This record gives sequence, structure tokens and C-alpha cells, in this order.
Amino acid sequence: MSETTAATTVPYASPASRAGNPYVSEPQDYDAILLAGFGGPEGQDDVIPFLRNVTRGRGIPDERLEEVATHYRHFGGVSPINDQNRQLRAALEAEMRRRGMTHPVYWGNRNWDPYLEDVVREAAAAGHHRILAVATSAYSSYSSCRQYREDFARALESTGLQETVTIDKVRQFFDTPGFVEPFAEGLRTALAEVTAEGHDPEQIRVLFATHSIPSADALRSGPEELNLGEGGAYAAQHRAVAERIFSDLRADGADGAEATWELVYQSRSGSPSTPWLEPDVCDRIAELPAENVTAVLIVPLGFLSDHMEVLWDLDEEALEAAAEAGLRAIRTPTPGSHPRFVAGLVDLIEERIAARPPAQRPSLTELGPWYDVCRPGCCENARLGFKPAAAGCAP
Ligand SMILES: CC1=C(CCC(=O)O)c2cc3nc(cc4[nH]c(cc5[nH]c(cc1n2)c(C)c5CCC(=O)O)c(CCC(=O)O)c4C)C(CCC(=O)O)=C3C
Ligand SMILES: [Fe+2]
Repeated sequence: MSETTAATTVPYASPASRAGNPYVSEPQDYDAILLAGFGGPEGQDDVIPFLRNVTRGRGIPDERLEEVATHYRHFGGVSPINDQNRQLRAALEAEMRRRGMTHPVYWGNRNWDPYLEDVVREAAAAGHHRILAVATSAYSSYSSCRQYREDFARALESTGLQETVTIDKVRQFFDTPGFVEPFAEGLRTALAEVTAEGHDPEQIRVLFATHSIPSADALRSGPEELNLGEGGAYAAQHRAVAERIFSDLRADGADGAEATWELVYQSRSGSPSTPWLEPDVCDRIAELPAENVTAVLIVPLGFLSDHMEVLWDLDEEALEAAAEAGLRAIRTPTPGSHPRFVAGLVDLIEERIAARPPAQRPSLTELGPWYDVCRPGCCENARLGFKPAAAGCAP
């Protein structure tokens, strides 16, 4: 299995592109779309096998798995994530049909049924060989980009389809309007609500929450040559989006828009001796009363839908921390199947099929538009090192 499933069709960097930003310069004849999800258990008996799938070879302590299993057990062993992705798949298909696009839209998961490899086999059996994937993950890092690409490569290899099927992937979409606007809308509503209740901007703290990852992975997120400092592309992308949301709210004179915001992390796992991105959302909430804060708004900026990381780690744990701290608290919505988000994903599919140049691609921060095609070392896992990945290109 080679690193370069797309190397024959994807030139490395066109002179017309932003320096070092490989994008596809020829229109692409994709014949199927693949919505690639994380996967989640759908009953009590699925919980442990699912957790083993997720943590295979990752050195997550047993106590942590036991602990996470109780979150799923609390909801009957069912994560809502699969239903959310079923809805998203149907919404994508409907929007594509509305635009006259006839590609079949498959859905497959990294960690639970329907598994990527079964779906790839099904697509190939139906005669589809040029697949364009949309992963349910907006930012750059091992967990949020490369691991999806490695699992595509593994699916192609285990099905023996690596010579006949290619899987490419649309760019990371953290700063596209379809992804950002549903968050901005939810925050605007929540700011207006706490303002109407009498909280002044200096008493309101907005916490943009995302998944913590090992600091070493964060440092290696994005292309090697970008060098975005501590936290890497992963943290820089989140900060850039949060900043843009706030500058737009302030420019509009929105209620409460003079509040302060911070980027915080959640759902840390791994060994306590390994550094992960901080501060933790609950730790920060506990400190806020001493900073004269009376209302906290939690924006789940790292997530696409209200899956377990949101329902448990934010709606149970973070909201409880806020109650203990005596704070008014609101957790704002995720994009889910918001029509604007769905339309934005179809825009991404269209721009890739048409090979639009970067200047014609929507992007709300100076970091974007992000790369279509990842370079070999992009988002590599700091500890596990090289594994073959699809949707990449040769040096
Ligand atoms: C960056 C990131 C995203 C966002 C990008 C994306 O969405 O892809 C994400 C999403 C998700 N993470 C999820 C669930 C889990 N993540 C775990 C473990 C880990 N996540 C990590 C990172 C991320 N995770 C990391 C570095 C680990 C440590 C192990 C490893 O290095 O791989 C574990 C193991 C137990 C634990 O340690 O918590 C579970 C059960 C679910 C499904 C929720 C549901 O079922 O509704 C979703 C959407
Ligand atoms: Fe995770």
C-alpha cells in the first residue's frame, strides 16, 4: 500500500496556488461521495467492543475505558452519533439532488458498523471507483484528519481494492461559512439571552470548547512547513475561527459581543503523564467566579453534532461545574444538519469536482482555504509515526 493513492491525478503544487498549497487543478470525475463518520455504539452490548475499536493500540488506561463506558451506559449504551450521521447523509443527498448532482452518497464509520471497509466494498461492487470523502471533522490533527485517511487506506488494503478504487477527501472546513455560521448564530442568541437577563459583557465569558489531543500531536498537526507554534494548526484553526466569530458579532454591535472569549479543551484521555492541550473546560469554569464572571457560554466549536462528547462532557460535566460555581450557563448548538452546514458541505464537494482555484473558495480566516491534498508527513501521530494514508500526495 503506498502513500500516494491520488498521486497520479493530483499535481503537487500549482504555481497559481498559495505557496505550498496543493489543490486539484483538473476537474475530477468522482463517481461516489462517502460521508466518513466516527461511529458509536447502538446498544449496551456494543459499548465495550466499540471502545476497544477506538483505542486499539493507543495505550488508553483501562480505568479510563471503564469511566467512558459509564457515559454510554447512562444513555442505554446508545450514542446518538450514528443517527445524526444518517440524517446528515440524507440531507447531503437531498441537497445534491436539488442541485442536479446524481452521485450516490454512502456513509461509513471508522469505529463502528457500517464500517468503512464494508461500504467501500459495496461502492466498488456497484461500479464506483473514484470516491470523494467528506469526514465529519473540521480541523487538522492526527485524530481529526490523518486518522480518517489512514482508515481509508486500511479499508482499501483489507478489501484488496487499493489498485482499483481511490478515496480523496475534501479539505478541512473549519473556516467555511457553512460550518461557522451555525455556531455564530447560536452564540448570538445566547449572548442576547444572558444580556437580557442583566449580565454585563464583562460578566460574561465565552468558552470555545474542543477535544483535547496530545500536545505532541497538536505540534505536528497540519503540514510540517507551516510551523504555527505550540498547539500547531489544530489550536491555530480554532482560535482563528473564534476570533472571526467575535469580530463579526462586534462589527454588528450584537448584544454581549464585548464579552471575553477563550479556547478550552475537554474529554482528555491517555496517560496523565502525557501532556495534552489545556486548560480543561471544567477547570476554567471553576475559576470564573473569582474573575467576576456571572454567566458562561460554552460553544462546542470542535464538534459537528450533539454526540457523546457534547451530551456528556459538556451537558453533564461542564454544566454541572457551572452550577457548582453558581454561574448561569448555556451550551450553544452544534451544526448538526443545519441547512447552511449541509449546503456548505455540498459547496465543498462542488469546488473539488470543479477544481476551483483557492481564490474562488470560501474561507473566513487567513489560514484558509485549507489544502485539498495532504503531504506525506501532514498530521502524523507523534508516537505511532508513519502509517500509510489515502487522500495524500507524493513529496
Ligand atoms: C480530535 C478528536 C475528535 C474530534 C474530531 C472528530 O470528530 O473526529 C474526537 C471525536 C470523537 N471522539 C469520540 C469518542 C472517543 N474518543 C476517544 C479517544 C480519543 N479521542 C481523541 C480525539 C478526538 N476525538 C483522542 C486523541 C483520543 C485518545 C485515543 C486516541 O488517540 O485515539 C475515545 C476512547 C475513550 C476515551 O479515552 O475517551 C472515545 C470513546 C467520538 C464519538 C462520540 C460518540 O460516540 O457519540 C467522537 C465524535
Ligand atoms: Fe475522541
